[in-house]
Amino acid sequence: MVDLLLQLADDPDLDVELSYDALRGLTLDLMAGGTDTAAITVEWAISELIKQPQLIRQVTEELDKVIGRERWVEEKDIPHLPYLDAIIKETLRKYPVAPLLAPHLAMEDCNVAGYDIRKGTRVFVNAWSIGRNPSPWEQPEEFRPERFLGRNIDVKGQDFELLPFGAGRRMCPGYNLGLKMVQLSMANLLQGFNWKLPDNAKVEDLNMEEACGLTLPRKFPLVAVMEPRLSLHLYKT
Ligand code: HEM
Repeated sequence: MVDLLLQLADDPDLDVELSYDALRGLTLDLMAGGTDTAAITVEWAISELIKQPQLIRQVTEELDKVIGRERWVEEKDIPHLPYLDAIIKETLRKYPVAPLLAPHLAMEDCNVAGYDIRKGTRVFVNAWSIGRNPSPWEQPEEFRPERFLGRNIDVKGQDFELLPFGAGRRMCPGYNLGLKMVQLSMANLLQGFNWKLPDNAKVEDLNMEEACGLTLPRKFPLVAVMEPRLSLHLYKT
């Protein structure tokens, strides 16, 4: 990608000039935005699932039915996995990777939902508290993927009760890739492995504290044991 950008920067016919500073910023943005985000989401999802083994049973039933046990999940399978989709939405509701999104700046005076916002105000959108608000979300502290089944709520910035990628023209430009990375990793991690806590640790003792910051990782990394659940030849490279 860097090669391609450097070639573009040297192209004299480009409509918008790409300076080396812009390239450096762009590359840094993509690395920062594109690495931790999907991993944090997958770690929260697996943690919640380990706490509720019946959810793992339900999603692996779906995976077995749609894919079987003789191959790994592929991108084309993802639209046929509604329960997995519900698990991922529920994870992004409860644990939005960027809890306050990115800081925004009002470019002109405006009024949002009755609040006057002056030009130049720095605005933070608290996606974390929207996701825990009991008005749109019944029992928001509970991890219940079923709440998304049969409901037309998406994460693409059109449904304001669920904004894990933001909305509008500053919304995450990598949302499509990010979502696909989470979907495919989750599908294969659940299809390919049984999950449990080590040394007979109890699920009720699994610490679910969040670390506060620009992003929302687990305070303590998840330690879990994975066992293969597919035919063994599939694990050979
Ligand atoms: C699960 C995965 C991801 C989540 C949850 C996520 C979430 C977000 C959020 C909430 C924002 C701020 C949006 C706003 O303030 O309205 C953002 C911005 C951004 N994201 Fe992502 N992201 C993910 C994956 C990615 C990937 C894979 C890339 C790039 C390869 C990426 C690149 C960026 C960049 C460059 C920005 C800044 C955009 C700007 O300021 O205009 N993100 N992301």
